[in-house]
Amino acid sequence: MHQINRQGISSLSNTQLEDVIAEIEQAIEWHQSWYKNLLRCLIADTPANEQDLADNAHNFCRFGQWFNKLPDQTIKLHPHFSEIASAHKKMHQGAKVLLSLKESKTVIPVNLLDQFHADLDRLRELFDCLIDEFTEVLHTRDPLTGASNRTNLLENLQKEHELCKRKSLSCALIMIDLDHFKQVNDEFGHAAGDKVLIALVKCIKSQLRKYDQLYRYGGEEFLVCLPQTELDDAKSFSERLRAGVEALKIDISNDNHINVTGSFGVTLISADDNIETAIERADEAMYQAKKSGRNRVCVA
Ligand SMILES: Nc1nc2c(ncn2[C@@H]2O[C@H](COP(=O)(O)OP(=O)(O)OP(=O)(O)O)[C@@H](O)[C@H]2O)c(=O)[nH]1
Repeated sequence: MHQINRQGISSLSNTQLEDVIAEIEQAIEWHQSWYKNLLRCLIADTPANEQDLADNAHNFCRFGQWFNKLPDQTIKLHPHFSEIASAHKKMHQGAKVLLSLKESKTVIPVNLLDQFHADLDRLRELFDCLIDEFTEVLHTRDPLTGASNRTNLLENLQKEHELCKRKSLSCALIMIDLDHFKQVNDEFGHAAGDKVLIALVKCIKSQLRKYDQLYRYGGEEFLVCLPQTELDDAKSFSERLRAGVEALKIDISNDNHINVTGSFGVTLISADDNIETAIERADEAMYQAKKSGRNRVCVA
């Protein structure tokens, strides 16, 4: 099975992902009834649909029309989608050849029929694969902030830890918790609080490398995993992040800006650690940062 480039998907919103899934599900259904109709033409000699006999038949079906009108280049240029587009075109062209042979009363060679069915199966496989992958992204992502949720956290960190161990490299964890966040909600409302969380994640993401991981660990608590990172580097990275969060001017309504700060707990996942213990250590370091005045980085 094909794996989709996760980088491409991560820039799509949940709504975009849901829309794509709905469209693909409809495309599957549409092609199923289209296929039944094709068999009626080929076997029971009912009249063929003119559009199915066109060279660009793939542009006329519901999926083809949707795909061609897609405004979003992120989706359209996605590697998996371009594969679907060419499989879809190939399948419709195969159907057109079968229908043309039938129209000219020529016996359809079995290899052409087999090839058509293989192309149809391939298209279905690509549709299914895309739905699975997009659904998984939806299930593993926090809908508010777009950070990963905790579904695969332990499994992913375990994999990262194993990889780093094999290469004798360090892997750092940073627990981040907003300071006095309840006050933000109480004073400016929950919607403003949500904007703060979104701004925080945007700020963190802007500083991550592409192989770093960011999880929403709790309400206003986030966990960052920095693979191949030594403690000193993780500490200075956290310091930069802390300063970046402090400098944020978050627009909560009609040019009403607020500032927030966060407390940071940093630790390394040592070779003989289990992941839960390392997370607890990062959490303890973060609480240490809270106790010693907030808006600071502590290391454990
Ligand atoms: N707006 C919004 N608030 C949330 C969300 N999840 C959790 N919260 C709020 O986060 C606040 C966390 O409050 P506390 O645990 O008391 O922590 P705090 O006020 O940040 O205080 P310290 O952590 O001690 O600095 C609560 O008011 C929760 O309602 C969310 O998704 N959106």
